[in-house]
This record gives sequence, C-alpha cells and structure tokens, in this order.
Amino acid sequence: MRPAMLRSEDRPMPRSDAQPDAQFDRQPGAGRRRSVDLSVYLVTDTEQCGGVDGVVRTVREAVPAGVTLVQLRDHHLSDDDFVALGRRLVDVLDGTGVPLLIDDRVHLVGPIGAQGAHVGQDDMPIDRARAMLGPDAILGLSTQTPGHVAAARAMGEQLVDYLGVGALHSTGTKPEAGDLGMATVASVVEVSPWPVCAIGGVKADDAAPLAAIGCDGMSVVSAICGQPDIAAATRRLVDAWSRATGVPATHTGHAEGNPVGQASPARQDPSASPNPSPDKAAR
Ligand SMILES: Cc1ncc(COP(=O)(O)OP(=O)(O)O)c(N)n1
Ligand SMILES: Cc1ncsc1CCOP(=O)(O)O
Ligand SMILES: [Mg+2]
Repeated sequence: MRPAMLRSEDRPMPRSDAQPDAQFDRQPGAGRRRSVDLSVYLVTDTEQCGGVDGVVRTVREAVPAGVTLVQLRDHHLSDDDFVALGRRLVDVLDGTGVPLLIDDRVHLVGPIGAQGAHVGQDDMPIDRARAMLGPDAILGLSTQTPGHVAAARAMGEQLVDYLGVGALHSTGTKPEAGDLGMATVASVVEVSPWPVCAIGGVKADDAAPLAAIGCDGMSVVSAICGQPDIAAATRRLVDAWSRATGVPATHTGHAEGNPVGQASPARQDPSASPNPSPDKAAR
C-alpha cells in the first residue's frame, strides 16, 4: 500500500523504477502538501443523526472511538444554522487533532473556523475554492472517473489534498451517486496523485478490498450516523481498517492526539502495511 499519509517532509522520493505516471511531484519544492488522515472519515447527515443535537452527539462519541476526519454535510440548513452547528463541532473537536471540513459551502469555512472544505464535480471549481480557502486549508474533491482526476491534475496538483470516490455501493444517503463498484474506484486510485477515500455504502467489510486497491481510507455516513451505539459502530470501522492496513488503530480523539491534519506516526511507516501495492510504492 502506498504511504499516502506521510507528511510532505517525510514523503519518499520517487523510485527510480517507478512508472512515469506514478511519480507525480514528490520532489522537494514541487508543491506544498497538506497532510490529512482519511482512515475513518465521518461525513455527517443531520436527519440520520436525529437533528443538529444528534450531529454534535455523534461527533462527540465517534471521535474518541477513532474517527480521523469529520465533514459537516447538510444541504438543508440555512447558512446561519449551518454556521451555528459548525461552531459547535469546532468546540467538540478542539484539542482532538481531528480536522473539520465543510461540504460545499466553502464561504462558511472561515466563519465556522473549520480546517477546510470538500467540493464535488458540480460545486465550486477547485481553483476558486483554493483561492477562497488559502494555501493551508484542506481541500477535498469528489471524483468518479480517471478523467476527473486528469482534469483536476491539469488545474494544478497543489490545489487539492485528497479525493473522495463514490458511490462505491448504491446508498440511500445519496441515491443519485449510483454504484461505481470496486473496479472503478480502483481505476481512480490508480491514477490519483492524491490520497483517496471511498464513499457510498461503505461498511467494515469493505476495509480489506479498499486497502488492497490502495485506498487511503473509508468515508461513511450511515455506518456511523444513526447507529444505536455510535462508539461501537465507529470502532468496528476503525478496527477493520487497522486489520486491513496492518497499522495499529490510533485513537486521536483526545487532547494528546496528533496535530490537526497530520497523520499519526504509526501511519507514517509504510513498512507496517501487510498489503504493499507495488505500483503505489513510490507515492
Ligand atoms: C469524502 C467525500 N466524498 C464525496 C463526497 C460527495 O461530494 P459531492 O459529489 O459534491 O456531493 P454532496 O456531498 O455535496 O452531495 C463528499 N461529500 N465527501
Ligand atoms: C456524500 C456521498 N457521496 C457519494 S455517496 C455519499 C453518501 C454516503 O453515505 P453512506 O455512507 O450512508 O452510504
Ligand atoms: Mg458537493
């Protein structure tokens, strides 16, 4: 498996035998990288969580259980209510080392005090989002095809920090996202210069196949939101990902956790993975 969670200064130089397409810009000075741990990425759904208080409770319980990244996603709240909820999540996450990203509403990242945003193919273009966010914020982009990856690369690899690819499986959370399947997700991972998380119907059973194709994490809504025991549901995902990657689960949800946006030291050791993916080894 490729060591995609390395901090920029720790990233290996490209292998001399790497395929040209797999080398990308790993040379020092080729562009700044904002490190982000995608391992178990919680995307919130207000309805599934039972309302805004439920979103706050879900994040409060999921983070100590090992969620590594949180996205606030709600297509219905007014901007004012969205900001109010986002600020509550900032408070919950304060001191945990787990970043908060904002779905779609890039203009609210600043007012909320979040660490970045996630945009899709039909949302704000990534160059505009990056211009609004500044160089240090985390920016994720949804992609469904290798062509989407090529188009994003053409705009500049420094614009984006990770890709979300899906829907892996059809899902009631976003029915219109379809059902890409593992082979299509793998085709995106294969050409991506960025870390990739899969989304859409992702469950603990997907951890092994996703790790095997070189994915960097699992992004979930309903596998956590609305579950009767949020912490137990989260731990199932965290443990499955840990088993699949061979990287010990690091529970970042405490004040001594990793710095915001940085991968845990354990995740920086590519030799820890039992699923080496040779074609990804140079990334
Ligand atoms: C991690 C992650 N991946 C994909 C998406 C989907 O984004 P998008 O296609 O813009 O759809 P909406 O979420 O805005 O409905 C995501 N939000 N997060
Ligand atoms: C936001 C999003 N983008 C593609 S599928 C999806 C929803 C994922 O939700 P779930 O984990 O409940 O299938
Ligand atoms: Mg969107």
